[in-house]
Order: sequence, then C-alpha cells, then structure tokens
Amino acid sequence: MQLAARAAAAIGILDKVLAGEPAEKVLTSWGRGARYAGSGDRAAVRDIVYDGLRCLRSFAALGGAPIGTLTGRSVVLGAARAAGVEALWFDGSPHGPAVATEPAAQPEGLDALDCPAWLTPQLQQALGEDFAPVMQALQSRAPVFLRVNAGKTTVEAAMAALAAEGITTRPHPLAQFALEVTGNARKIQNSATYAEGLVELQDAASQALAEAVPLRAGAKVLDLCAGGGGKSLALAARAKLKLYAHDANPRRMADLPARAARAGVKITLTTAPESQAPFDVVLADVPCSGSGSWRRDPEGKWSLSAERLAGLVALQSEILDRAARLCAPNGVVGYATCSLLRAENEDQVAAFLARTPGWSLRESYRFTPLQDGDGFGLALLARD
Ligand SMILES: C[S@@+](CC[C@H](N)C(=O)[O-])C[C@H]1O[C@@H](n2cnc3c(N)ncnc32)[C@H](O)[C@@H]1O
Repeated sequence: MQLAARAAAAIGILDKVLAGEPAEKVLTSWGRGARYAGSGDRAAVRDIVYDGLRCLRSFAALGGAPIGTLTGRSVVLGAARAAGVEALWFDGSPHGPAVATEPAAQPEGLDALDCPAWLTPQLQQALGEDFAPVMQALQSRAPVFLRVNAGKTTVEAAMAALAAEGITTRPHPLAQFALEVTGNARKIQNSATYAEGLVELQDAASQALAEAVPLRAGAKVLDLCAGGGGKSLALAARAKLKLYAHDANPRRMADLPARAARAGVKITLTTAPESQAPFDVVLADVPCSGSGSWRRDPEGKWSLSAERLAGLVALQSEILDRAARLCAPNGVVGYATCSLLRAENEDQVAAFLARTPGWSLRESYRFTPLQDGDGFGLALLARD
C-alpha cells in the first residue's frame, strides 16, 4: 500500500471508532477485507490509528477540525502535520485522501495535553506538578519491556540470546529483571528466547510492583484478579510458592496454564479461593480506570465516565474487603491498580482502613509514566 492509502484506511477506521465502535474490532474487520494489505501495511495502519487515539484532540486541532468536532480525517491530518509528512499522506492520489486545505490550529490548554476536561481536577490533584509531564508522556507509545525469567536464566544470558535473534535490549532500572527493547520488538513473540520461557512481555512498572510484594519461599499466595496472569508469573519467578490464581472471569486466565508451563512454574487456577483460604499474601490487582496505561489503551482515556469510575470504585472496595477476608492473620494484602487517580488508590485504601479494624498500611508505592513504565499504585496492607 502507498503511504497515502494507509492514511485513507486509518481515516475510515478512526471514523468508525469515533462513532463508538471498539478500535480492535474495526481494525480486525478492516484487516479481513483488505487482502491487498501486507503485514507491514497492517502494522502501519494500526500505528496511525493508535497514535491518533493517544493524541485525539491535539491532532484534530492541528488537522483543522472546528472546535468541538472530531473526524478521522482531521485526526490523521494532524498526525501527518505533526510528523511532517502531510504531502506524502494527503497527496490526492486515487487511493489516498484529498489534498488538505484545512488550516492548522496549534492545540491549546487541555487539548494540547489530550486530557479529558472532566477528569482534569482529579488528575491534577493526584499528580501535582507532574500533571502536564505525565499527560504529555501519555501521548506517546509505551516502550516495550521484557521480564527476564530468573527461574531459567540471567539478564546477561537473556540479552545475548535475544541479540542472537536480532532483538536488541538494555536493562531498565525500574525493576531487577526488566529489559527495555530497543530494536525489533515485533520479532519477540516468534523468537526462540520467548518460546523457551526465558523472557516474558511485561511492563517495567508492573514488574516493579510484583517485586515489591513481600514473599517468602513456601508462602501460600493468591492472585485474586489474575487476568492474563502477568503478575502471577512475576510472583512465581521470585520464589517457590504455593500460588493460586483467580479471576471473576475465568476466560481471562485461559492462556495462563500455557504461559506458566513456558516459564517452568506451577500456578493453580481456582474458581473458589475461599475453599483454599487463608493465604499468607493476597494480591488484589483490581479492575480500574486504567489511567496509568492510557498509552496502551488510549480509547480508555476518552470512554471513561464519572458513572463508570464510580462503579469501579465501588467494585474495588468489594474486592478489597474480600481480599482481607481471604488473608491469614499476620498476612499481607497487596492492593494494586494501574490508575493514577487518588479515588482508586489513596482514597480507596483510607476508606478500607477506616472501616476495617485490625489492619494497617505497611507501605505504598506510586509509579507514573515519567519513570518510563505504566502508572500503578500499590498499597501493602498488613493484618495485625
Ligand atoms: C487489572 S486486571 C488484572 C491484570 C492482571 N493481574 C495482570 O497482571 O495481567 C483486573 C482483572 O480483575 C478481574 N475482575 C473483575 N471483577 C472481579 C472480581 N469481582 N473478582 C475478581 N476478579 C475480578 C477482571 O476480569 C480482570 O481480569
């Protein structure tokens, strides 16, 4: 596909996303119909769409959209102008978009930061002077990180094995076994190093969070909201544990047995953790706004609403209460979110401590994209 044809495809896809369809669904159905598109084209179109969603309002302004309006064309035109490729993408060729005549406007204020207006006070309160830098960081793609599987290899050996397959990496200071991928990230999932379980894809801050959970060999541990199991696998790599994984939606854990086998660790899936309780450590990596990972899921930034956030906060407090009931005397609950908001972190923990006698906050951690990884909160709550 010509560059202009890729831009035209991205415009069509973004128009559907702006009308309310999920980006992944629209990309998949475009891919099925676009037999002429090779893998490089598909990846390039996907990148334009996701870059556009990360910078929706700033690109729309640059692309000449009248204030308050958003179209696929204005977003992609803004992206082209930001990258200095307008003449290549908007060349008026038969498969490309028409040559642009729209005047560019420099985005200002919250538009320049691509920050939803209604959430701004909460983000400012949580981030203080980091507010603008964090919102700017969320406008860029997330780096790709790997976790070296300490149960199978060393950081140096994993880097060498990846380099032999053409994938370049460097250690990242956020976590002990974190590697930032500096070249050929798209090769990872087909590499032997990955297939043999020497490395796993995991954000560096997510790794740091799993490293902060206190563990001793032989401990009985529950990952209460295990999802795909990224944190379960990171915990399992740290010590020999009796490790259980649960999720309200067990289908989310469908790949976990294969991932655990690849990593060489044992994780028992459970649909009824109460029947295995009590646990020495319960990790509650609760469903949340995802505001710390808007680089990966930029649709989430624009689709979050006050009602949805309130529903999440209520669900989080239910899950935290359940985690506490599942925890042994002298045990620890790790309450974790990938949210930047106080409502889902500090306020949630303060409300738990106020309503639950016999618990105290042992330590808390905050990660933001300014440290390169995603944004996370972790509170370690100890049962007296
Ligand atoms: C943030 S994700 C977990 C990510 C996962 N820990 C990881 O590191 O890959 C939250 C998970 O909580 C699950 N969930 C939602 N409501 C729940 C509930 N009431 N109890 C347990 N899990 C729940 C969701 O299905 C989702 O998989």
